[in-house]
Amino acid sequence: MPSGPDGSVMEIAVYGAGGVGAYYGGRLAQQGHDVTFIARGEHLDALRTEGLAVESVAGDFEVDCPATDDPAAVGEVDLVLFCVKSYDTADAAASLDAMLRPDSAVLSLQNGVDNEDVLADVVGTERVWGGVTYIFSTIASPGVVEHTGGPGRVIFGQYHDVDGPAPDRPALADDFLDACEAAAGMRADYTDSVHATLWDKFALICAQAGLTAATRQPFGVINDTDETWALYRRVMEEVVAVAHAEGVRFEWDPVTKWLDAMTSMDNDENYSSLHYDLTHGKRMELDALHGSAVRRARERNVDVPAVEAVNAILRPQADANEP
Ligand SMILES: NC(=O)C1=CN([C@@H]2O[C@H](COP(=O)(O)OP(=O)(O)OC[C@H]3O[C@@H](n4cnc5c(N)ncnc54)[C@H](OP(=O)(O)O)[C@@H]3O)[C@@H](O)[C@H]2O)C=CC1
Ligand SMILES: CC(C)(CO)C(=O)C(=O)O
Repeated sequence: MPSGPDGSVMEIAVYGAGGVGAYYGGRLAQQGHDVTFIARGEHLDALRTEGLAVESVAGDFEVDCPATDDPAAVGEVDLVLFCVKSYDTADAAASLDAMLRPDSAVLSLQNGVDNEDVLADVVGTERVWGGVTYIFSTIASPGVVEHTGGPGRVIFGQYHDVDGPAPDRPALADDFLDACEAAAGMRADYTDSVHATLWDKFALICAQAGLTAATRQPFGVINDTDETWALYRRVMEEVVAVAHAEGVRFEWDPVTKWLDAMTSMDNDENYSSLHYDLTHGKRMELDALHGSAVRRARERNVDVPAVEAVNAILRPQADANEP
């Protein structure tokens, strides 16, 4: 049964129905919400003809949702789950308008700290929710998504200027929280500290994605190798220093939090989406991760030698994987 605030159905478009988008969109559709997938290529063909099959550590499922490559054909929705890779953000954002009412929202679940500003420039800051997600999920084959780990957790909040106060939580956010709470295999939490939440994840992903991709080793090997573990920590420290220089205020210490969390969970075999893309010849988000951290550090005169080194090590492979 659908479970919006009063049993109502949310209208949701998933822009970029890949590993992340199809997983969460599929979970919400499974709960009865009106979900449309925006995808392309063979994956779109399979979604249209066979529906979506999800092989998940939280339970396999199949759903049949409308799927298109034309956002204008979707109609207006309450919420767009924005899940394209960061290098596709600007192109995809340009066609959001047809799906949005004045009170609709666009929730980015992407990695990186640049996406929300790109979205805000196009649709207005008041319609953007910044978000992060913790999951390992990929397109295994056209129409098939494989969720291999991670808690399936989303943290999001109304986007706003980094120097300004957090706006009141929109009513639509409550509807979405209710929808997520009722859905299987996922969990969502709202934050009034959206910038800290985005940079907290950015610090983790620059270390986890950077080191798993650069070494081609899983977390357990990195954690067991003193020199590599020191670099993992150093990357996080440098990214947090850039965040501080940009005016982001944390009510916690991201470095201690992540080093403790990552070593205490069952994480030894885990890599990252960047490692997956590198090893599968797919275009990499390096520019939105370490590239962005280096650019922002330069603008703020922050020294980030470890992030620069990881960026430099991965750059040839990222260039080779460009289409
Ligand atoms: N995968 C994971 O486990 C995690 C990923 N993330 C982040 O989530 C974001 C999404 O990653 P992920 O789900 O892995 O990416 P995927 O590549 O699996 O999914 C994105 C999908 O969007 C499609 N797409 C892009 N642009 C368009 C467009 N204009 N019209 C229609 N379809 C489009 C892509 O098609 P095509 O392949 O043809 O380009 C692809 O199928 C990234 O920022 C990533 O860093 C965060 C946490 C975990
Ligand atoms: C943090 C991590 C590694 C898993 O959620 C991730 O975001 C990714 O693989 O892109």
